[in-house]
Amino acid sequence: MNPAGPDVKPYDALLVLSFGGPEKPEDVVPFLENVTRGRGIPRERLEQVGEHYFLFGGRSPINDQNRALIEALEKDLAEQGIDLPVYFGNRNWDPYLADTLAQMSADGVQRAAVFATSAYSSWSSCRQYRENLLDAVEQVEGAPRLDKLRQYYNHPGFIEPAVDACLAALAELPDGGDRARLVFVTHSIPTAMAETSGSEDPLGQPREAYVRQHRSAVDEVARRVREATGRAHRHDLVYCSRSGAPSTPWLEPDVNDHLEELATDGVSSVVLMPIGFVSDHMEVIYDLDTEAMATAERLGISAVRAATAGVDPRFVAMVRDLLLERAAAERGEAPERPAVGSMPAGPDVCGVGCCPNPRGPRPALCGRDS
Ligand SMILES: CC1=C(CCC(=O)O)c2cc3nc(cc4[nH]c(cc5[nH]c(cc1n2)c(C)c5CCC(=O)O)c(CCC(=O)O)c4C)C(CCC(=O)O)=C3C
Ligand SMILES: [Fe+2]
Repeated sequence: MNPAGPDVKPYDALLVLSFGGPEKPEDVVPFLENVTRGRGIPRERLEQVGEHYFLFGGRSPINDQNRALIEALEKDLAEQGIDLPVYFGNRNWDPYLADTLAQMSADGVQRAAVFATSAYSSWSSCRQYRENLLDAVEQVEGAPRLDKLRQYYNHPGFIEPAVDACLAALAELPDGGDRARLVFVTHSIPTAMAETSGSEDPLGQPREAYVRQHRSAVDEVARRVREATGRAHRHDLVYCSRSGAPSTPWLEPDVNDHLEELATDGVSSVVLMPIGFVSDHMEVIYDLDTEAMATAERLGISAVRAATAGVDPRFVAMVRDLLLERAAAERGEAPERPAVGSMPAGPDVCGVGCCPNPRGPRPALCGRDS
């Protein structure tokens, strides 16, 4: 342990904020009720998604993956001489955010940085977490002050592991990936939510941030992959896990439909890269590894799914770097803000009206309007 580690003032803790998932069959239905309360998701869709969880014994891998990330972070921080406790709180399952904030308050934590396991802007992937933070803070007496760390879809610590994951997946394909298509996949969201993602604030990011941020990330990863292989791999951005009512438009094309299209065009080898996700949770192990892989097999396409960031040391170091960057900014310094691709580093504080809730205005923490 290095006793003279970097300065983390004003923070005395780090909070890892995630989605949460069921851990046993009895959890599945209550978990789905938590996720979809008031969302108008058709019953049929819920039953289907419940089956995805039951297929894996009623246990989502997401909580274990977050615990592994936290363990890796604790080790990384200690190695850097940073003495900072790391807490874990979820939106939809135990450990619930409010319980974690109560524990932090009991431990005397005054001000914490918040790392959310979602790299992009949109109501689902950013502002909803900020609403959850406000709700939880309001429930907990003496809750710490919380600063959500900036979006990291264009941070080198997120992009570099994605490039290596694509290269490793290419190498696993029968032809060594010589003519493979790179198919980047992210979570679909309603097109109305995609259009209003980001901020109108001239100091923040412009609208349609969800798709533009993804384009920036996938173009950068694909560019680096081509540079490394010296081959002209084409690439696409497609979507998975569509939910909601069939009459509501969501981002398309769906990964399965896209594979059909590719097969028609004579493509016979693809890498499926889950660029929208940071670990191998249910969307990855069911929607990609189970469903999309079956589609590829039926179509005679050789497909390999590329790894998510998980506990890649560069991703873990990125969390530490984001924390140190924000700590310096809060102390009034002007830290470097690493960003790669076509978009600049995002703001520390979300802009006014950023990523509005589709069901009407709701206050949230960590924005210029809160
Ligand atoms: C953008 C986005 C991310 C990525 C950003 C982030 O990571 O936050 C994400 C992640 C996740 N989504 C997850 C699970 C679910 N999402 C659902 C429903 C929905 N997701 C949406 C969007 C997103 N979701 C939306 C617009 C809905 C419709 C309902 C609503 O408007 O809110 C439903 C309901 C059933 C259904 O699919 O219809 C479930 C069960 C899990 C846990 C996985 C596990 O257990 O391993 C994770 C990490
Ligand atoms: Fe979701």
